[in-house]
Amino acid sequence: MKTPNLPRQAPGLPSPHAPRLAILVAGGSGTRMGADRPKQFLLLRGEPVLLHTLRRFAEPALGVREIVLVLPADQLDIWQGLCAQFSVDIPHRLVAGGATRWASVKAGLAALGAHAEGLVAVHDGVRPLVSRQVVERTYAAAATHAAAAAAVLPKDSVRLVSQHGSAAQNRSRLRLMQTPQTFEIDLLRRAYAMPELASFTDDATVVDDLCRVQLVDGDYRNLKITTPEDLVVAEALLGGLVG
Ligand SMILES: Nc1ccn([C@@H]2O[C@H](COP(=O)(O)OP(=O)(O)OP(=O)(O)O)[C@@H](O)[C@H]2O)c(=O)n1
Ligand SMILES: C[C@](O)(CO)[C@H](O)COP(=O)(O)O
Repeated sequence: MKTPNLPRQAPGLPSPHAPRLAILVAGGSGTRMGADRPKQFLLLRGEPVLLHTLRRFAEPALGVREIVLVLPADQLDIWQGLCAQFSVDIPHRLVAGGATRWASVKAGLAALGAHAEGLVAVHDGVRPLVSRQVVERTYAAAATHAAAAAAVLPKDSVRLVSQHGSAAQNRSRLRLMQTPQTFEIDLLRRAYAMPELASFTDDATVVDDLCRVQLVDGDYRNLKITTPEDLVVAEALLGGLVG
């Protein structure tokens, strides 16, 4: 729903007052974690990883109007059981994901409906430590640029490997992509209407051909829980996390 009588920043760009929507993708199986269940359901400081993520997006200060949670098709009832166990009363819509992250985002987008308007943040359900400031930054930048994504500078040296050996890269020109990646919803719909490519590792790569993606400062604490040591780090960070 468009907010009436508010100036738009530029023709074709969403208003900074556009409704905020979110798709939390948690449709993966967690192969690299190697746990007895998908890593989004593992406990972090006594609560499921995904619940930490959901809470962040439900913070009133962010003003997110609708949250879609994408889960593996065979795990919807597991999540509903966790919601009952942890007395989760945060409104959200549940959707079955697909075989790839791309398919899960596409399913989340479809669940928002063809007429939804505004800015949609796509965030990995397994990045529970994202700060409110990083989320806010991507919504604000998407309101101005239509497409925005959180990113950080590499801290290590980087080399490109080939059959001839390896070559040092100028890391000051590289960025490590995080989520949220936030878009004007029609732009994201058009991007996800195109066929899936193997090169689509995140939403920015899906949108790249249609629009320049504005990078905003991410946060090194916004780690993606991928392998067992990430859980240990996340536990420690969560202990001291503020904001
Ligand atoms: N079919 C998929 C695959 C991934 N994801 C989500 O995309 C995010 C990033 O994916 P990744 O860390 O690779 O998660 P998994 O696919 O679960 O892990 P792995 O690759 O180790 O199996 C996660 O929140 C994951 O749940 C998804 O929604 N649907
Ligand atoms: C979307 C993402 O988190 C950005 O860094 C990342 O590309 C996901 O990669 P994965 O291999 O699906 O974990």
